[in-house]
Amino acid sequence: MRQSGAVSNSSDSLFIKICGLRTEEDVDAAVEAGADAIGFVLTASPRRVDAATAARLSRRIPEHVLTVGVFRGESLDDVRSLAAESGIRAVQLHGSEDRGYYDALAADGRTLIRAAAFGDSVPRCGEMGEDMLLLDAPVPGSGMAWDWSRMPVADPGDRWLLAGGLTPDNVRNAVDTARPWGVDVSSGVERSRGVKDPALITAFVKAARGGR
Ligand SMILES: O=C(O)c1ccccc1N[C@@H]1O[C@H](COP(=O)(O)O)[C@@H](O)[C@H]1O
Repeated sequence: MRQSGAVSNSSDSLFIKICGLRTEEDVDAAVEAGADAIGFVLTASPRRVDAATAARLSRRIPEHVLTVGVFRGESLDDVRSLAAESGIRAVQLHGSEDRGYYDALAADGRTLIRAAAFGDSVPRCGEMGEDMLLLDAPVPGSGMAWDWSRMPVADPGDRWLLAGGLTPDNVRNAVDTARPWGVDVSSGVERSRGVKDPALITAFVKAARGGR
């Protein structure tokens, strides 16, 4: 993994990303709960923030927590300028970007997260030069779950994140079933669409780590 995006969790600890944060209160709750990564949606979404907001919120986030910008279908130039303006260290790509696109962002020193919908053919982490593979439902950010019980037969590589429809109530079972390297949540820690609930963020991190 590139040094600029070094990830902090120890090998026996689940990597936890909380995504779609828009306020100071939510960012503070995620940091205090022990999240490993915080995502800012910089693409069309009810959770979208502009780059200046992501930059302001990022200043509250300690170095050991990875800041991630979420993109879907933007041009390489747009991702580069939004990433530079917001100061995020990692990019999460939900589009159909080619290898050259990934290589260019890697050359900028960004940690790369490739998002893909779980389906009949499961990609393998690293195929596009990415540092992490995120396996999600067909509609990202929808809060829809998929059949995690199919994961043990797939081979996504070591650094894969489970996403899609996770909540404080189901995350532990999902982790026990699918055995991911990490998890990512957005809808499941919201009180209404696009509005996070700090208590749910805290509960999610605690439940994901087995109540510890
Ligand atoms: O959250 C969004 O609106 C979004 C928009 C575009 C691309 C990705 C988005 N979110 C990602 O969706 C997954 C899981 O979300 P959920 O927990 O099911 O709501 C997560 O990776 C978000 O980063």
